[in-house]
Amino acid sequence: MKQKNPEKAPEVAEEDSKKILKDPYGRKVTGLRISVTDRCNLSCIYCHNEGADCSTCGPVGREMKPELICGIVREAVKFGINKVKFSGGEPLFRKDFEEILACLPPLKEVSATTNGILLEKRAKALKAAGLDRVNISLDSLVPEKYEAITGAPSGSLEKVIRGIDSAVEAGLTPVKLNMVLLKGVNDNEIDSMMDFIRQYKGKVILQLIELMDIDPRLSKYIIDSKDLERSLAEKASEIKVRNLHHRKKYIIDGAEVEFVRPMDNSEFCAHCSRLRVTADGKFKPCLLVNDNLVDVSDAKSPEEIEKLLELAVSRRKPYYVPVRVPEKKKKI
Ligand SMILES: Nc1nc2c(ncn2[C@@H]2O[C@H](COP(=O)(O)OP(=O)(O)OP(=O)(O)O)[C@@H](O)[C@H]2O)c(=O)[nH]1
Ligand code: SF4
Ligand code: SF4
Repeated sequence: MKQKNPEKAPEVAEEDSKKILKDPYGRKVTGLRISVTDRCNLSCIYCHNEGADCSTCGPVGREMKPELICGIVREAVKFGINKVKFSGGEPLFRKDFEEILACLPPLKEVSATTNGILLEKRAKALKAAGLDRVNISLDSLVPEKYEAITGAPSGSLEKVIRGIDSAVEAGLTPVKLNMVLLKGVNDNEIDSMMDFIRQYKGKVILQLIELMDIDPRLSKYIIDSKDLERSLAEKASEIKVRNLHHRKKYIIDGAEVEFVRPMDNSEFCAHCSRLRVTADGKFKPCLLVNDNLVDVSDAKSPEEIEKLLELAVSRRKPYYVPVRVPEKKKKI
């Protein structure tokens, strides 16, 4: 296997880069979020398939080849984009995922989001090929609950935990554990999850994710996010705010807990800095919008990729915007 050039991209001063990509709303694009496959070995009840219209999901033949993925990233880097997140479906379904990693140009950060089932045996090779860190889905520490949420066969939770251990050992850190909160199902496990990550002494972060309210059948599982934020804030010794989505991070007795709260959150959208690429090769300006995609799968040259990239950025628009209270009409 080809080894990725371990050199990290230098911090590019904005003025030095050719041109910084900004959408019509002034939001800079600094990262790509690339889905490498729609296929997955699980069937989580909350799965939104990265916002894809899944009448087109699935067929392997529609997946981008490593050359196209790396060609897109090479063009993006010219615009100062320096972070790439790989997602799926399940990215480790791609046997050539290491090949994809190895052909990337130097970047500030390369990460992937995985369900962790296939991670144990591949963690070292992924690191060697250039992956910096991983996010691993872990919605429950109770096997029956984990299986009910994800549709995984019994024995899977142990596999995921071995995957987490291997990722930490391989240095794919900080490892983030993604826990989608489901009222009445796993929302009583936040404390035990914090205890779980504390044993990794700062190498593992807990990421609590608000359920996306995109399917009425899931409405009953939506937690009160404001309540949770209040309780995290009360327990925290420190609260930080990330640039990306202005997400809050709470430090609670040595455990780092990040809260992803996208629903109806205009601040989240106002600080959205990643452009998505679908598994079949389309730039996707927003997770929740499917009628403004830009097809890059047949691009014949770097120049064409560059133009399509700019077109996709020009179509970006925040999904949630602040609600404007109409001014009262003055009585004359
Ligand atoms: N609405 C919305 N939700 C997002 C977006 N990015 C991430 N999310 C949510 O956050 C969840 C976790 O995302 P991950 O793939 O683990 O990555 P991340 O947390 O965004 O990225 P890092 O923190 O940099 O690792 C996703 O499943 C989504 O529910 C976004 O741009 N828009
Ligand atoms: S692991 Fe991810 S892609 Fe697979 S079903 Fe669950 S949420 Fe969807
Ligand atoms: S605009 Fe909002 S909903 Fe759309 S991808 Fe960005 S953060 Fe997500």
